[in-house]
Amino acid sequence: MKIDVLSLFPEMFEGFLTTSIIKRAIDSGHVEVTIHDFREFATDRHKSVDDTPYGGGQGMVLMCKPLLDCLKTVVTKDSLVILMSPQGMTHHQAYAEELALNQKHIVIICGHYEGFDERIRDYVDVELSIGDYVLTGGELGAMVVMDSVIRLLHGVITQASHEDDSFSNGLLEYPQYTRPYEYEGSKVPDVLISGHHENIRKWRLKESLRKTMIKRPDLLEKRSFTEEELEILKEAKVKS
Ligand SMILES: NC(=O)c1ccc(NCc2cccc(O)c2)nc1
Repeated sequence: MKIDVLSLFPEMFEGFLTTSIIKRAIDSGHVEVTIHDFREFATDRHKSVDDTPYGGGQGMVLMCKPLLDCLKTVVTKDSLVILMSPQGMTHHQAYAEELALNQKHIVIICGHYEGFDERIRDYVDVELSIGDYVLTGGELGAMVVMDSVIRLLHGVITQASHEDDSFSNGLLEYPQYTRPYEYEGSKVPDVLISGHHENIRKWRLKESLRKTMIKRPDLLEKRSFTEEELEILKEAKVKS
């Protein structure tokens, strides 16, 4: 997969691209990431990329030309152009999976200031938001989207570890434990050291359902259930 990012602050991506799993994915060739500073496409002496809004009002608006001149150097017919914006569709796991599976080339536009000249949206395929809050720019959102997609690329991390991710099966993740067995009086649940894999699987499923019921009941509304899960939910309702 190839990802091109358009940003006025390429330096914001250095830590992200040179650390841990993302660094490994780039070094192993699973993904190629290029950050483009679209200020380089500003043609005037002051390298302007923004200007005051027509119709007056506070703040500055990103101009079309420098950004779109930069975009045109990276976009091909197979590109998916994503614009990071608070007005966009809220990013979610299923969309990360869709992008990781289907997209060969993603272009992410990061804006700053109070937004973009509306005509930029004519060159955008998807407007995407990482949540209902306004940030100083789209860069953090771009890193969130890239992280969620790159980790899913085949071979970046073991397939098994995806299955138990929160949200990957539509449920929150079951509780995890590692050594020591006892920490300040708190012990690891017996089932996890029983070596009984079927009991462990059942316990984990039950805990995922329980945690999801408590913390994110909304996730259960839009999810279909296996017979076994329905059994567990019925049992839980009886007890509650
Ligand atoms: N929730 C998000 O994904 C998100 C994305 C960008 C952003 N800031 C740049 C920007 C871009 C466009 C309009 C605008 O008003 C602000 N802030 C939050």
